[in-house]
Amino acid sequence: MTATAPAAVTTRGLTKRYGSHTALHGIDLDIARGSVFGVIGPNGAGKTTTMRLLLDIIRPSGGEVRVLGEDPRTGGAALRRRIGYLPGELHLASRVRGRELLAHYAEISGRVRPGVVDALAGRLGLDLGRPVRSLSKGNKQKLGLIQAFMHEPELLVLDEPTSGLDPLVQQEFLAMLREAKEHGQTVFLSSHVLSEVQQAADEVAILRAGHIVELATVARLRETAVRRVRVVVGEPDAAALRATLDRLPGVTGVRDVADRVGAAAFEAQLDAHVDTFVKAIGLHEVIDLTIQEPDLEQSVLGFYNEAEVVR
Ligand SMILES: Nc1ncnc2c1ncn2[C@@H]1O[C@H](COP(=O)(O)OP(=O)(O)OP(=O)(O)O)[C@@H](O)[C@H]1O
Repeated sequence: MTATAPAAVTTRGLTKRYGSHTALHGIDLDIARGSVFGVIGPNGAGKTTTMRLLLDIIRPSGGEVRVLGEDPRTGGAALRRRIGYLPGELHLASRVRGRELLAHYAEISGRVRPGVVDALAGRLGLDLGRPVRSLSKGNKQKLGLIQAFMHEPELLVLDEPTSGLDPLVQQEFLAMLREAKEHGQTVFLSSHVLSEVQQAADEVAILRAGHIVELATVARLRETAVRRVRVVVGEPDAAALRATLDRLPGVTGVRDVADRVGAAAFEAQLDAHVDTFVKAIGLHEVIDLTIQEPDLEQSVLGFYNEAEVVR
C-alpha cells in the first residue's frame, strides 16, 4: 500500500473519436481526492464524452484513464458501486414511483443507509410517491441526484447537475456538494456556465472543441478576470487621468461618463493588473474609485470564443 491514496481521476492523452470526428483531443486531468472539480464548456465541447469514458459507458480511442486507482474497463460492478453518476439526459418514462425506482437503483449501487433517501428527498423537495413519468424536468433531475448521492459514493460524476433546478434547490444542491467534500468524497461536475461551479469547485477546466483551453483554481480565474472600474477626479485633472488610463496595461474600453459638476468620471475594463492600476491612479487627485467584483463569466466567454485551437 502506498502512503497516499491515488488521485480520484487521472487521464493522460485521453482521446475519443467518433468516426472521422475527434470529440476529445488527448486531454490530461488530475482530480485530487476530496476535491470538487468543475468542467465547463460550450455545447459539444466534450464534457459528456469525458464523463462517459470515466464510467466505461464508452471506450477511449487512445490514452489512459484511472478512476479511484482502477481502469474503468476492468473495474466492473465493484468500481461502479464506488461512483455516483448523474447522466446529462435522464430518460425516466416509467410508471413506477420514485421510491421504487430508487430501490431498483440501490440493487445496482449497493448499500444505502436507512433514512438517506428520505433525507435527500426532503432537502430537495421531491415527492417520492409519484410515478416518475409524471414528474417535471426539475423533479426528474432531483430523482437523478438522489440516485447519485444515496449510496454515499467515493466519487460523484455529475453531468450538468443543476439543469432544471430552481434557484432555491440549486442552493441546497451546493450545500450537498460542500458536505460531500467535508466527508472526503470527490466531485466531478460539468456545466455550461461558471457561476454554477465557481461557488462549489476548487478547480475548473475549461473545455472547448475537445481541448482543455484553461485549467485553473477558481481563485486564479478571479485574479485574472475582467473587472469594471470607475474613477472620479476633479475637472482640472480629467485630461491627465484620461492619458494615464489610455497607456495603462490591461485597461480597455475607457469612456468618459457624465458626473457631477466640477468632476469627471471614467469607466473602463481592467484585467488582472490591479496593482499597477491602483498605483497609477494614485498619482491623481481621486474623488472616488470603484472596482467591481470580477466578471468571471465574461472571462470564460473569452476562452469560449478564442481562435480555434490548432494541434
Ligand atoms: N455517439 C456519438 N456519435 C458521434 N458523435 C458524437 C457522439 N457523442 C458525441 N458526439 C460528438 O462529440 C462532441 C462532444 O460531445 P459531448 O456530448 O461530449 O459534448 P458536451 O460538452 O457534453 O456538450 P453539451 O453541453 O451540448 O452537452 C460533439 O461534437 C458531439 O457531436
